[in-house]
Amino acid sequence: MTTEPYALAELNKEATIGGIGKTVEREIPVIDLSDFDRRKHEIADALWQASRDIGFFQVCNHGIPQADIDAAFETAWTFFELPTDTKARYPMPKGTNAGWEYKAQVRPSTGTPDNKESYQITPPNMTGLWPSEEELPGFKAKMLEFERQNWELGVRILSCFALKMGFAEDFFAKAHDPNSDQYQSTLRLIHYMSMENAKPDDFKTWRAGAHSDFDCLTILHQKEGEGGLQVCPGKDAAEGKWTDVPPRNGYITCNIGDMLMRWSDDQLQSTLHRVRMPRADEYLGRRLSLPFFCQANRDAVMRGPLGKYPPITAGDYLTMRISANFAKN
Ligand SMILES: O=C(O)CCC(=O)C(=O)O
Ligand SMILES: [Fe+2]
Repeated sequence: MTTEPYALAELNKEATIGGIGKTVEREIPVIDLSDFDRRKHEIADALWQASRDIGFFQVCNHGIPQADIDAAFETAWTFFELPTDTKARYPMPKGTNAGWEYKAQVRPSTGTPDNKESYQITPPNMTGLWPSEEELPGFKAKMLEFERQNWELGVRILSCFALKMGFAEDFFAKAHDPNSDQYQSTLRLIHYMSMENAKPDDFKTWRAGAHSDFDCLTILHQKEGEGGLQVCPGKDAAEGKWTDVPPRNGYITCNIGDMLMRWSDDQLQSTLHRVRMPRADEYLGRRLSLPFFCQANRDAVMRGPLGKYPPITAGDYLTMRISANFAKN
């Protein structure tokens, strides 16, 4: 672990909140996206309010069929079931968000690796990183299809933030243009290992240590019954007050990341969250999640409507964030 102070304020904040803290109940706003075009202004107001107050919300009637989400989880699992030496042919190159990693993500908040393996899909950067058709028939096509469904939902939600920030409604769709080689939004498949035969000491670590996301917006697919996500809104970070967000079919959990926080001149909150270990009385089996990170294209310039920060490209911004999160190897 590096001993240097982190370059960005977000990381210094993250480095102080690795403790267990306490659990409090709070309401996570639910926002209904039905009849989107007609209700857009009302939906935008609700999204803005939720993102200012807590930075986390759940959407329903979001347009991605549950059957497609279930199928994406099944396809993701076929990847994790591959033999280790097959997965190891597709390693995540250092400093990128593409390919497979095993217990490599060290959070500044904990200094220990998350107890998980993951496979990241950033479409322009996947050369040599897709499992072959013999190893996993149809995997690439299915995952790219799911990636596109998430992109569409992501830019729909982001169009509401554009409206509230005084930008053109397609501003963030352009900033996340998937046809550009500068595209860097990422679909991540995560497998948190089963704790069924784990030793007591293993329960002292985290499935995912406390962190905020780097991106503009995260669309986090989770499976009902596979809980553990906790959030800690900004004003409660010092006291370490965490709230469980149980997954529910039909609802997708979303959160604001650091990129949109900065882009909105800190009007919106990127909120700390983590995935805790199950308690002895809870489901101890493996846990899967499928976050999609809407990260603006590398060449998109982040310039907030209030001009609070100097402009920076999303590429430069992200490079700083990623380099602080992975073991130096
Ligand atoms: O697995 C989860 O529920 C959360 C994952 C997460 O926060 C992340 O990968 O950034
Ligand atoms: Fe996260």
